[in-house]
Amino acid sequence: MSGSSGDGGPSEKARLRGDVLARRRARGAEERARVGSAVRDALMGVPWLAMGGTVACYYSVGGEPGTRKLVTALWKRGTYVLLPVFLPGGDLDWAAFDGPEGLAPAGHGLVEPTGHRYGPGALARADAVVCPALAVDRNGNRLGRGAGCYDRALAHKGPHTPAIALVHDDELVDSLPAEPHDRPVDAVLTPGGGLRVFAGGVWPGGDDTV
Ligand SMILES: Nc1nc2c(c(=O)[nH]1)N(C=O)[C@@H](CNc1ccc(C(=O)N[C@@H](CCC(=O)O)C(=O)O)cc1)CN2
Ligand SMILES: Nc1ncnc2c1ncn2[C@@H]1O[C@H](COP(=O)(O)OP(=O)(O)OP(=O)(O)O)[C@@H](O)[C@H]1O
Repeated sequence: MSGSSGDGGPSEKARLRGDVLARRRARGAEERARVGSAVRDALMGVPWLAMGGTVACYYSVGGEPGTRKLVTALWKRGTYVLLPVFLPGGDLDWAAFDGPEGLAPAGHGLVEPTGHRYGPGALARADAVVCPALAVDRNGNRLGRGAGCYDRALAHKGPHTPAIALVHDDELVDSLPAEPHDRPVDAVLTPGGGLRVFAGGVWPGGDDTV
């Protein structure tokens, strides 16, 4: 294992991030479009999620599992969509998606909403939090970009609000290194495998409503 300790800590996470990012860069336009449609179709097929309310999502860039079709579909359905704004230091602020004109390129290659920011605590009003991830394991451990943004942000969500991570099929792995500050997600969505709720994960109405 090239220069990393394999101790389940930060250096092993860094190696895993590099592997996933390289695979994501290699995914072509056709696959990216197919993934974005699958993500939209799977989540719009969850009745409680697509019937109004508030959903915190991310606005995908680069090789991330696409959320742009999902964000547009939720918004057109009348769902209030919150998108993150990266704050120096690693906290996330939240602003509403109000159509593509209300978005602008931001630092780190991100595209962010330009409207009113409601503060990190706005996540408390979300009925679901759709999280970016580089990988997820079968216990719901999530590997992020490494700034701890979502580990911090998820502390603001309600205890019965599911956090749903989006990953490509090969990014759902048996086991990931977990550190004490890591916050697991409740469910994972992969384009090929659909939506899966983890044992112990919260889900409105129980697992059978997936
Ligand atoms: N589309 C999208 N939006 C998102 C996230 C995400 O993963 N995807 N985030 C999820 O947390 C937050 C932004 N998180 C970030 C975390 C780290 C770095 C950062 O330090 N980047 C370094 C190099 C590493 C990298 O690019 O990953 C840099 O750009 O210099 C930037 C943003 C909020 N918005
Ligand atoms: N609740 C927290 N408060 C302050 N710092 C935190 C918190 N959680 C994590 N961090 C910091 O963030 C750093 C990155 O953590 P980690 O590698 O687990 O990020 P990640 O989960 O992959 O990324 P992200 O949460 O942004 O998607 C850690 O070194 C840790 O110090």
